[in-house]
Amino acid sequence: QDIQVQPSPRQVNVTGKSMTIPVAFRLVGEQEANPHAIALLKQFLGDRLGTEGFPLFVGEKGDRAVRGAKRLIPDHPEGYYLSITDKAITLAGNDERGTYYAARTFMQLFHEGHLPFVGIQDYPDVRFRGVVEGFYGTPWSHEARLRQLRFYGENKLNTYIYGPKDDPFHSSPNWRKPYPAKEAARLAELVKVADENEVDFVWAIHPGLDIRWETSDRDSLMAKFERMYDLGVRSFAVFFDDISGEGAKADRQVELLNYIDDHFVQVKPDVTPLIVCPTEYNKGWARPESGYLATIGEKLNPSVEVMWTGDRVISEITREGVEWIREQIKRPAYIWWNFPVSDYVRDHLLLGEVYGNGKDIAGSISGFVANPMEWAEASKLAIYCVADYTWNMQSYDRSRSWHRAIRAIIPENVEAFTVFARHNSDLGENVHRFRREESVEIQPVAERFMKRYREGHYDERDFLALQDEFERVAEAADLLLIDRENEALIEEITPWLHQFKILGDAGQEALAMIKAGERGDRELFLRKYNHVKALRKRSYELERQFNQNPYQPGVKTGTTVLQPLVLDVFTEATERFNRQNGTDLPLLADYSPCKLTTNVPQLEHLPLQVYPSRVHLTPLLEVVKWPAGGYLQLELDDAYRIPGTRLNFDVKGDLSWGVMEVSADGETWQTVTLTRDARGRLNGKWEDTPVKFVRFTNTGEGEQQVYLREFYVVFSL
Ligand SMILES: CCCC(=O)N[C@H]1/C(=N/OC(=O)Nc2ccccc2)O[C@H](CO)[C@@H](O)[C@@H]1O
Repeated sequence: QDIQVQPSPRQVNVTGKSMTIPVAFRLVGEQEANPHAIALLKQFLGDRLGTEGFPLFVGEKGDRAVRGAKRLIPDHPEGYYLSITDKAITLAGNDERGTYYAARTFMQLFHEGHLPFVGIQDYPDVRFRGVVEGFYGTPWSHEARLRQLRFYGENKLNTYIYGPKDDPFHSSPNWRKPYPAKEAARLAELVKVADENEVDFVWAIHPGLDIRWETSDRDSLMAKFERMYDLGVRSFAVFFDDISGEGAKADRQVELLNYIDDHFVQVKPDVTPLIVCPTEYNKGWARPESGYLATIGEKLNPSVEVMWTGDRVISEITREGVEWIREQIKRPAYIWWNFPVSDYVRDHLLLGEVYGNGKDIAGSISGFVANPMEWAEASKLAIYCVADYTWNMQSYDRSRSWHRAIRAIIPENVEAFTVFARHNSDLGENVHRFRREESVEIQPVAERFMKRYREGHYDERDFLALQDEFERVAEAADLLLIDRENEALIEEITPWLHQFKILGDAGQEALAMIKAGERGDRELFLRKYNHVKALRKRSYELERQFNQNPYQPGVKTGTTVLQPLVLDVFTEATERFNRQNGTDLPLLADYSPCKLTTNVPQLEHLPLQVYPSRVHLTPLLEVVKWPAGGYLQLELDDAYRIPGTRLNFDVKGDLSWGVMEVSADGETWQTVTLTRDARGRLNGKWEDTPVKFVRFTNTGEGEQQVYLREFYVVFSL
């Protein structure tokens, strides 16, 4: 009898026997038990509930209904005892939340139409567990937040911290102002639904950018907290992250925080401990000589929780790391884990397993909240695993949890979503240098295949395994695109599903090029060759259409193993074909919207950096000798409105010897006026007509010497 309960319970005693589910239950203890637990049971049992029927005892330690179980209830916050026998069912909490969690576990035991006879004693490792909506980017919608709170109730997460960077009433300049009526009503609804799901709704304020250390701002902050309290908020946080200047001073921050603690949190009967996000919130940025953390450790009221992201902004949480910070701040740290947040790799989805954090840190931390992606539904995969990890660390199994998460989130398409998630988990190169595993199972096959293919004797079984994987990729994309059970999730990931379908097709066709080449079937080879090039172009166009943002626009999928494999197979097969047939088919399957032509020798092989909406020439360090009549031309794949070009040849004199021109057809050209800006860069402007060509020519008499510091063209559809 494998009892599947999420999160994994601490102590489960099964007898191996079970009973069919009673047709009727009699609830005992309704008056005293946690009303949210009672409401949940009533809603779940529906018309099975009656005055007769199988006894179901519910209550907290000390309540009459569960007095017989008193000794069996774990003496831990949110702990509970659950028993099912052939005589009765008991759901006994160590506190109100424990009773609620007993009810949640009881509900999960109802599967396959019977109830196992079981005794469970359970409680969480980490006191505060959940999510901090603390990312840059589009804040979650109201509906997404409501779905999140219900998901936290189901997974025994007890904390949701509201701190979206882009909410002006959370941060500057309007943190002093009350929410307008509409937003206030929504927040009140979130608080209500959070309560029903036994989740602390923590409202965070981010005053650091413009706070003044005087009573007027202190009073403004207190007044704002009072307003939020009136809306039902009972948990509060102050964020001092990502600020500098006056706002970053430790003793000022501590003075304010202690004041809030003494005059607000401690005087109101039902407010949870105040949480602060410090300015030095990770070890990489901590400067012992600043004394910041020491001040926090010594002077901040012990009842205030202090957040910490680990050794770096984005990092795995280790025992050594949490012991270090605990020593500094003289209390267990409240972990803000920056995963699966993707606001610094917005073209990637992070759907992989939750791993890398120590299983021995429970005793050294007070809280663990995950900072998610702006894609709320897609973030549930990692959130589910964090719920399992923070509830029962020792028994956490990263793969088991991840598979269960997929089953919980999209039960009708587990197989397809598993394929999709396997290949959408790494971040690619990024500023934080944080990476995750991706395509783990197929990676060794791909590596071995490419090596042997290049050596001229690949194993047919590897070929078939890769072909099968690409088929599964294509199938998964189509199955998920028509999935209707979790439409919010599909809507979030649709751009990536389209990209995934293209990847699956391109992989199969690139492999088909190998077979066609081996058979000497030129016609078939050329068909497959052209199909892959077309797929790469479609992939590029998709990148320009979806997920446009100023940071990492576009839609990346399978970037660590599958995409490179497609390109490698394509290039190798084409090289062989060219050798066998004396052709010179271009090798690069990677579509580029921009072609460079020039008669300046040093610029002939200049690589282009192509982004979805601009093209950069790679700067050259050495001086460029630009002969009279020398030109550099960029040809785009289509006529685009070009808001502007920028070039910096770093020449001392004027640029009267050169002229920049644009054209829509390569025939008629229009001269561009170049204006020099303060930094000596030349910005080209012309009337707003779509162009396909941009060129720069040395129309002077003699050779010029320039430094190609910067030359880029911005174009938008
Ligand atoms: C206690 C954690 C505070 C935090 O992580 N703040 C932001 C955060 N800050 O990290 C930075 O690197 N911030 C930063 C870097 C340079 C200059 C100013 C801020 O990173 C996350 C991932 O991008 C964001 O989602 C967070 O909102």
